[in-house]
Amino acid sequence: MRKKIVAGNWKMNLDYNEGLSLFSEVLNMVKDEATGTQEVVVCSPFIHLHSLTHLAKGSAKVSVGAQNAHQAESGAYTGEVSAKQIKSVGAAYVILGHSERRQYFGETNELLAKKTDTVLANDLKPIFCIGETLQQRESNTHFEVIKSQLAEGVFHLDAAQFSKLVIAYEPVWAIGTGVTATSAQAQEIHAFIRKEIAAKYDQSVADATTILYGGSCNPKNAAELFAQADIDGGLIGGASLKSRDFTDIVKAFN
Ligand SMILES: O=C(CO)COP(=O)(O)O
Repeated sequence: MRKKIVAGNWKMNLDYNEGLSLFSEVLNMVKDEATGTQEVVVCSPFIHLHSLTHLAKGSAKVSVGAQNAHQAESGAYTGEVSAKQIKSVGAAYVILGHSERRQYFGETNELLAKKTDTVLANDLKPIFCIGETLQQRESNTHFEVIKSQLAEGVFHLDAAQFSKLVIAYEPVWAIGTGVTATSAQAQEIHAFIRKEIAAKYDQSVADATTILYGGSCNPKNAAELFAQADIDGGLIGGASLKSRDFTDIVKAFN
């Protein structure tokens, strides 16, 4: 059956030392927790990656990921970081298609399809983010938006490649706003995503895909969200910057 994952997305927060302290606390705190969460992933800025993978070496449960990767293997792209470089420091995951990348850096489904290929070619697992804006939800086009994000971003993959993905549903209106999707709203979209995957591949691929919820997930609402049939964990922004809150979310699975 599919893996239950809680992932933190630190975004552009924490200096080097702050990141190391937070990660060490998280490692210690999740070590002994009895929880249904099978894997904890921390997606840090690039500057932390190497040190975090080093710290995580002894941990069976905690992995490290990046928040973006360039679509090219290498080359004259000043300021960018490649999937191969991310792999070389021991990271396991890369977030792709976060709404902040789509919004502020103009990342399109077409570009994200290329990034997905490059990340997979380097033996890293994409956490592929999709989700509608408030305007799209209010105009009742959210199902179509999700459908095309999947179709254009990742459905070019064959079933074996697709099986390496984690999907994250993050409604843009819930990110950093304190407004969480209700568990019913989130479950409705997660079930829709799984149905789309089953239609494209087959039911066994759909049943094996981890689909995370992200958007103002916190220790208070995590248990109810994670109890939904098609919600397999969370992608946590703000609350991942506090070791106690993040660990409480990790514990929310039972
Ligand atoms: O964007 C997110 C995770 O990728 C969610 O952010 P918040 O948890 O801060 O709403």
